[in-house]
Amino acid sequence: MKAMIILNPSSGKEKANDYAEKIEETLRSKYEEIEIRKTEKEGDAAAFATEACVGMYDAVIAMGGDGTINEAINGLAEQEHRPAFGIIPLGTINDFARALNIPLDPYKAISILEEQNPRPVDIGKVNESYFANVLAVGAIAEASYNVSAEQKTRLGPLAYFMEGAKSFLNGEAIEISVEHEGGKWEGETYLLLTALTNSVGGFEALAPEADVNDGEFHTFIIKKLSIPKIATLIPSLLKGELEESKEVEYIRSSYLNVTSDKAHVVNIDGEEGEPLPFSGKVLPGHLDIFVPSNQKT
Ligand SMILES: Nc1ncnc2c1ncn2[C@@H]1O[C@H](COP(=O)(O)OP(=O)(O)OP(=O)(O)O)[C@@H](O)[C@H]1O
Repeated sequence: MKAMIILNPSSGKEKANDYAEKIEETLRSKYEEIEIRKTEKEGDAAAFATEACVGMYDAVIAMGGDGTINEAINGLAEQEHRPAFGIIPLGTINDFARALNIPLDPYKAISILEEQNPRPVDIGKVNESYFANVLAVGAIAEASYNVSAEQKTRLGPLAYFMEGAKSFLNGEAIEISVEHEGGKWEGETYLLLTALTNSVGGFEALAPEADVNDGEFHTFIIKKLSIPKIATLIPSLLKGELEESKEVEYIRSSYLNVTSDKAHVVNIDGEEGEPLPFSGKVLPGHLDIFVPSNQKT
């Protein structure tokens, strides 16, 4: 059995080497061959993951923030042989780890790797790239680029929330058309958000119904509203009842085509992706991911 560990040392900071030693020690009982690959720049994590597929590895474990995890997923998704995939969260938000109930403490996440079983998890394909957690379009999505690393470290998910709130106040709605198997929605929105899991931007109650392998996108379109009405959405958001709000269009679908007159930015798993239009579809159970054995199914 062969395992590849993909480590982003800049996410682990001074503890990165400690984590690497600990994971090697933990995996030794299960895998005869263990290779640690450290990323140096953008694109490395994706390239290493593809190498692991071609080299018929049994497992790939990504250690880093959501950016590293997303890259690794993109490196795995197109390949015929896809090793089981593990996640050790070393970032600030770690949405995907949250959604899968993987402990946010890296040592705990490593130590339970031994008891974890791979479970099929849905992956989203948007145009030619893949995502594991969330797509966003609109003024709020664009605001997330303004969050500095220092703010993320200090405030965590709240940093995104505050930038998002600012963009509501200054932001302009965008006009979009959204097509899916259940129909078509056209109108003005501040934010379209498509989630594959129930944890987005650190808010675990955003899409309570979303399960990691339900084969569906969970899309929320926040309609253009007056400022006082926007304030009424906050309690619904915190209670996980956003989908019931009249100000929000909630769509469950296996595909989604979004178009607009303008080339608005699309945020894919927290990173800037190609602008609109996009065609997205769910690839059901596309990756086998190590999740804790107490995970609900
Ligand atoms: N050795 C390295 N030194 C500095 N940057 C790196 C290194 N290896 C990869 N990167 C860059 O790190 C970015 C990915 O970071 P990732 O999101 O995984 O971690 P993070 O920034 O610590 O997490 P978060 O975004 O949650 O705070 C990529 O843009 C990649 O180009």
